[in-house]
Amino acid sequence: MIRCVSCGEEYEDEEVIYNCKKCGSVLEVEVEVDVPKTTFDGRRDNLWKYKECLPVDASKRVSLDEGGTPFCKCDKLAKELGIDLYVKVEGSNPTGSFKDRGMTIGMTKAMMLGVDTVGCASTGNTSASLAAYAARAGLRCAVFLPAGKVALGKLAQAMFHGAEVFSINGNFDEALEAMTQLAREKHLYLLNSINPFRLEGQKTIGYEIVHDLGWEAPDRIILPVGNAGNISAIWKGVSEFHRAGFIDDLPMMTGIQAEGACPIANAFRDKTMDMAPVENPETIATAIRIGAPVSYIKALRAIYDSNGLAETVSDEEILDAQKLLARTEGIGVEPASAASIAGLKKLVEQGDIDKGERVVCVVTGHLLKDPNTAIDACVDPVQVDADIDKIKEILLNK
Ligand SMILES: Cc1ncc(COP(=O)(O)O)c(C=O)c1O
Ligand SMILES: N[C@@H](CCOP(=O)(O)O)C(=O)O
Repeated sequence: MIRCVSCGEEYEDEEVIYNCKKCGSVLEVEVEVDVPKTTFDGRRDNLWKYKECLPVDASKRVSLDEGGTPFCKCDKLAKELGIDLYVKVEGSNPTGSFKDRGMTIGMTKAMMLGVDTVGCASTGNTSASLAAYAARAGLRCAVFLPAGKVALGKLAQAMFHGAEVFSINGNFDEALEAMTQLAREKHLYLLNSINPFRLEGQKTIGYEIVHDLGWEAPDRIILPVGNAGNISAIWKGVSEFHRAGFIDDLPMMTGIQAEGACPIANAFRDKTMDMAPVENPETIATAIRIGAPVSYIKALRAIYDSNGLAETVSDEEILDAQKLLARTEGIGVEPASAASIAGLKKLVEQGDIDKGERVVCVVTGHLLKDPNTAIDACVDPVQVDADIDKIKEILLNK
């Protein structure tokens, strides 16, 4: 059953629908977990190990073995910050971001519905993932990207996997509006996160975090927020396992946005559910350069209901955190993902996070997604002849 999160109107799972017909709000797929947690024991470590909790036919799955990502205890950073810290490394998914979790479920649903064309608007990662899963499924795929604002690695992926790529003269929000119009007119099946089946895949990040912690919730989960699907999905995942009795507590959901693209953090600051879109969003973290997040209602509910927080970070703080994580813990992430670490640092410094808290930061995309930003942040390589004396002179005199 699909249900409107605002008015509760219900729709059949087979209906292709993106917004409530009655009130226009966003939708979610209703799932009750009614298996014991031992069901998942001994299964291959990908998201399909939770197949009883996923609203698609697992025997028809379109999969690249996504999920089951590394969960790294980060003691050096933790010590610096005075907390207990784990990092969930979503860049280890098949196309290098958490989007693959959503896409395996979304694409399986697309096949069950018998669609022939899929589409999305994207700041990069959704298009990279959709292109790969569409190739795997053998479907036609169209992607709309904001011109000049997509990191190189992501653009290469979308093009190389054979998507029909449109460079839109406008920002992501405008591209999404155009793509959604095409979907409403039934020219294609929309696989952005407004499609509630996408989020059913992404909720497994929440499942895995509490499973990784031995069926315990962390005190807090911190993640970057753009279109606001992921924070909503993770909250849905941990809430489902809480209702099933697998965990006793729930984490405080904490969303981090870039200063130039922060409508949710603004709404949180004003203690309201009414989000005012940011007209011209701007940030170096192009993945979260989004001014009108479609899942803002779900995201704000997750934050308020969990007693969580929303905070902003500057581009400089993002780039510093990206380097800190890479050089202290060896985890390479793209700028948007580093927003969670930058936000963690800021919240600790402000005293908003208690000493000793157990925190999980979700880092959402791989370093190599945005090689240009990574290279720009480093000093140039040393140029030297292949002459051992010259090399020694430089290396050993440092
Ligand atoms: C790497 C990365 N991090 C974070 C986000 C934000 O996730 P969401 O849009 O679900 O809030 C995105 C895309 O939106 C992304 O590509
Ligand atoms: N960062 C996203 C923006 C679109 O998000 P979606 O989750 O709604 O598809 C991207 O990678 O395109």
